[in-house]
This record gives sequence, C-alpha cells and structure tokens, in this order.
Amino acid sequence: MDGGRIPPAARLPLSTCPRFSRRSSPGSARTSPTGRQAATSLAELQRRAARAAPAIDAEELFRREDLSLIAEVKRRSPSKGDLAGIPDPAALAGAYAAGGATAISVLTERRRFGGSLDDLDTVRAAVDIPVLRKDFMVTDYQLWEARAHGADIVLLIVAALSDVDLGHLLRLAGELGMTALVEVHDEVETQRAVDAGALVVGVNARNLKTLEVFPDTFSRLAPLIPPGCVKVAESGITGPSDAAWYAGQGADAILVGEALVTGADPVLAVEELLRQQVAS
Ligand SMILES: O=P(O)(O)OC[C@@H](O)[C@@H](O)c1c[nH]c2ccccc12
Repeated sequence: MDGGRIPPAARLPLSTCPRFSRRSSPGSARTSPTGRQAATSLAELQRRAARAAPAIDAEELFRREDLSLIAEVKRRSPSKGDLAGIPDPAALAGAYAAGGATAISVLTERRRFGGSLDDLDTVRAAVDIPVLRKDFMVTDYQLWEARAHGADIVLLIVAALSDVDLGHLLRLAGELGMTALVEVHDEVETQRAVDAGALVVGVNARNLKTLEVFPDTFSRLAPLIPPGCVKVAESGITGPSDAAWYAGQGADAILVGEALVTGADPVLAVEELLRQQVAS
C-alpha cells in the first residue's frame, strides 16, 4: 500500500473520522497526516524507528493477567465534548501505571479528541508499560510514525479499512514488533478481523453512527472471536461493576477513558476497576 493513499472513506461516518472530513481546520497543516508527511519523510521516520527501544509485547501481557486494563489519556470526544484539560499527561499516565494499568492509550488525533504526538512522546517517556497510539490509522506512514514515537500498540479500525489494507497494516504492525488492537462494532467486522488474522480484537460498544453505547455488543460478538484471541471490551465502562460484568462475559481486557479522566483520583480508580469481582 502506498503510504499516502487515502482508503475508501465510505464505511466510516465523516463526523467520526477527522481524516475524511471535508472541513479544513485552519493552521492544521503540521498536525494533519499529510502536513506531517511533508515535514518528516518516511525514510526519516524509519531511521527514528530503528533507533527507538523495541516495542513491548503487549499481547503477551494481556494474556498473562486475569483482566487487563488499558487506561486512556483523552481530553475530548465527539460524543461528550470536553472531558478534561489534562495539563500533565505524564502525571496522569504515571498515576494509571501506579494503579496497576497494563497499558496506556493515548489519543493522538487533534481536532476531535484534543490529542497529539507530543502527548504520545510525553507519556512514552513517563511510563515503562506498553503505550497504545490511538488514532485513525490508515497508512503505512502512520504506523512507522507510531513506532518512531515509541508506541507498542496501534489501533486498526476495521470499519475504516478495506480487507487488503487491514491485512497489510496488520502485517506491518507485526513486522514493527507492535501489537495491533483491531476494533470491531458488529458481526461482519468481527469476521473480517478474524479472517485478517487479528490476535487482539477490541469490541467497541459505541455505535459509530449514533455514538450511543450498547453494552451488549461485547456479549453478542465475543462468541465469534476465536478462543486464542485476546478480547478487549471498549467504551462506556463507568466503574468496577461494569468491569466485573465484562470480565464475566469473557473480556481479557477493558479499555477505559472517560471514567478515568473525569474522576478525582486516577490511581484509586484504576485500582478499583482491577479489584472487581467477577459477577456470577
Ligand atoms: O471514554 P470511554 O467511553 O471509556 O471509551 C474509551 C475508548 O473505548 C474510546 O475512546 C474509543 C474506542 N475506539 C476509539 C476509536 C477512536 C477514538 C476513540 C475510541
């Protein structure tokens, strides 16, 4: 796949995916993928990736724990607007790690989520657990960029990718030593993820079109995911009882953003999520 090629946009609503938005945002040339690509060549990123510390094997860590927690650094979301200022992403990530999080997810998309690659750098420098670059990853360039900035995990959203591109990016992530969290929303996407060879499948309970959360999505799709895969429940997890419920439904990991960035004490919140009792 050509690093600069724009994939079919039709499957993801424009409101959710900034890359496909028709509105141009002033002053974004440096922060948009094409702007960054003009400033830093792929060859330069590849040199930086070669110098970066090797990626941590997050997939293996997810398999080791009863329930792993991926704790998210997220300032804003399209569904909720402003969530938290997060003036010190390093401190927040450090708190998550101190509470026992298995990995940290960092939103790097700017316009809708208020994130940046600077946030990724800051968090990477602050913690020694795996870091997920959370963005709409559709090109080789973005994967190399993630690795050059020290990411261990990348998000691949099935709804945003053709089968060919999904398979290609999954392979490239593996070649770069990174774990791919392959995100699905329905039965068809789950089958596509499995067919592509995904080993870590994230079930996002948030409907991409309406942005509503449907917690039953995980229990509906989990049986379609082969037992050898790591199953991650994503979105709308508000506290320990939700964590317990997902653990009881067979989730190996949960991904939590809003509840952690809006809470008072992130160390305690992470500890409580992980102390959950599996609901019988
Ligand atoms: O803040 P929540 O409801 O706990 O959700 C976290 C995470 O699942 C959500 O941020 C997310 C899941 N998939 C995404 C894709 C892009 C941006 C964000 C996301």
